[in-house]
Amino acid sequence: MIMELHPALHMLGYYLIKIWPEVCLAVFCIIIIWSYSKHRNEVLVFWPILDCLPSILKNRHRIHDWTVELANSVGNTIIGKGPFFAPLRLVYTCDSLNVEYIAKTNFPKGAEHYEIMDVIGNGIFNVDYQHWQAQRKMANKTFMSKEFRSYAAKTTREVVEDSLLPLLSQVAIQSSVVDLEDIFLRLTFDSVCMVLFGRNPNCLSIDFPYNELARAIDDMAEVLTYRHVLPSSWWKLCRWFMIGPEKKFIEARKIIDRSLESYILMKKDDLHKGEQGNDMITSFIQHQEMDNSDLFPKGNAFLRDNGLSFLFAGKDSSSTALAWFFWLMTRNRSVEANIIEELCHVREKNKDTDDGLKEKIPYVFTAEDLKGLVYLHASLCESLRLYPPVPATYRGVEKEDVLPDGTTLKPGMKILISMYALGRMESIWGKDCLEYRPERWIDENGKLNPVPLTKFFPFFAGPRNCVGKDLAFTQMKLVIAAVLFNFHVELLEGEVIRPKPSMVLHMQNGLKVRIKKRIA
Ligand code: HEM
Repeated sequence: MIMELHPALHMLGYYLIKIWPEVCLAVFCIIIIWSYSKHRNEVLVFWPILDCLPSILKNRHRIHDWTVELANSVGNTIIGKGPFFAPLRLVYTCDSLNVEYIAKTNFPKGAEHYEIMDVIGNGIFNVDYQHWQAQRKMANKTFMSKEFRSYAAKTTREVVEDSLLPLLSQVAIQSSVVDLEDIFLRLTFDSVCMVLFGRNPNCLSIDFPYNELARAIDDMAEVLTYRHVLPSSWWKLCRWFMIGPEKKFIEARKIIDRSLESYILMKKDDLHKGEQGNDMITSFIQHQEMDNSDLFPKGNAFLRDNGLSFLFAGKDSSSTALAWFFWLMTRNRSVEANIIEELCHVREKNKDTDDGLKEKIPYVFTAEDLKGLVYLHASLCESLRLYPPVPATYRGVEKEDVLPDGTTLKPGMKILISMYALGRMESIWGKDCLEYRPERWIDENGKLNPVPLTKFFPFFAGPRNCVGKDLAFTQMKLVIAAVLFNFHVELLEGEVIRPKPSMVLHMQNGLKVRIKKRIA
């Protein structure tokens, strides 16, 4: 027997068939709104189809703090797949044992890193395996040499004495507001150019001159940040059409190539005239001449790629660290007083042996003066723990492996390591993990405590840690000692200081301060 449908039901069925796309869309929207309201306060949500992309987008303006929240609330190791149109295959970890294992095993940076950072070419920052090994050996040799170390310390001290202190004295007289982060960025650019090429571009002077190479490297870093977060097909398409950030990148690249070529030619000219320098490019040129393997190709391209690698790695890192350090000083005056007390002892000790130069005001310390200062070192390490200038790094996976916490790594995956989160985990640093407390670095005998060093990753770890670490400490201590001893830094009232979501932990709006001369 055939059942007759009620005419109203019949009509409803008819309409539903007719408008089924709209019905599906409405149901989809209801599910999305319902899921959103259910998960709105969750730190990470894996959506159907879109996976973790909406959570990343929602937190993009505070990405570094989000990495800490993720670790604290979701877990130390998280795997994300990304949406179907932009697959990620990402393993995010801030488990210190995993990070140690990854560093020790020396996972490669991988093909994707090379592609994103193509502007650096075959420089140390980009290459893996035997090319990296050979370049790292060369870099280690240079950075360990006594001549290079004393040259680097001397040139940095000169920049501090001849450029930084006169500029700050002038600013103090005018009692004008300055962006201290910008001043430090200029200082490290001058100092790194001296160390690398033996030339001072004099970016740090009272008229705050424009420098096209410094600007081009900033533009390049901005575009590289975009490339790291956008699906590769997107930025490649932009590059193909030469639009958006990629257009800026092409311009920046031209300036970088031109400027580095001219530095290299000047250096070769110096060598031709018999003027031997202690800078890095001189030592690279000598290496090229002595080594005939294809690991050190002849020609300027190799020098350019390495020059840019070191400029890129050394230009903003120490300056950013200095900016965060001085901000912390404005909030922790007792720490500042302890450092000044340490410096006063050195000053007193030096009085007996001071030559005329050291009697000068403002007073400038030498790298040698600052070597054994425990509290200064502890305060700087503590600042780097909370504000690591390189907040994250990543490695590629080329063969299957298992991390110490049991996570399986598959070829093609990317491992993201957050140094920012590693410095702020309660499980690693204890309940006071968010407090700025240099004392945690000092043992009961007043010596540096070696324990925190084992969980300290701002310079990464293992064979591929920062090759410029000692140089960076020397630079930063020279600047800190000179500024703290001679000047009082006051944060401009109402300034909100927060990190910028970028590859280097810059401050979102710089560090606006007033400077006063310190009365002895
Ligand atoms: C506070 C200052 C600095 C910090 C926190 C820092 C941090 C780091 C980190 C985390 C890495 C590993 C990056 C990665 O593998 O993705 C690195 C690598 C590197 N850094 Fe530094 N850096 C600093 C200063 C410098 C300076 C002043 C130089 C040299 C002028 C320098 C040269 C390099 C180079 C060449 C590498 C690549 C090493 C390699 O791949 O073997 N860094 N740095």
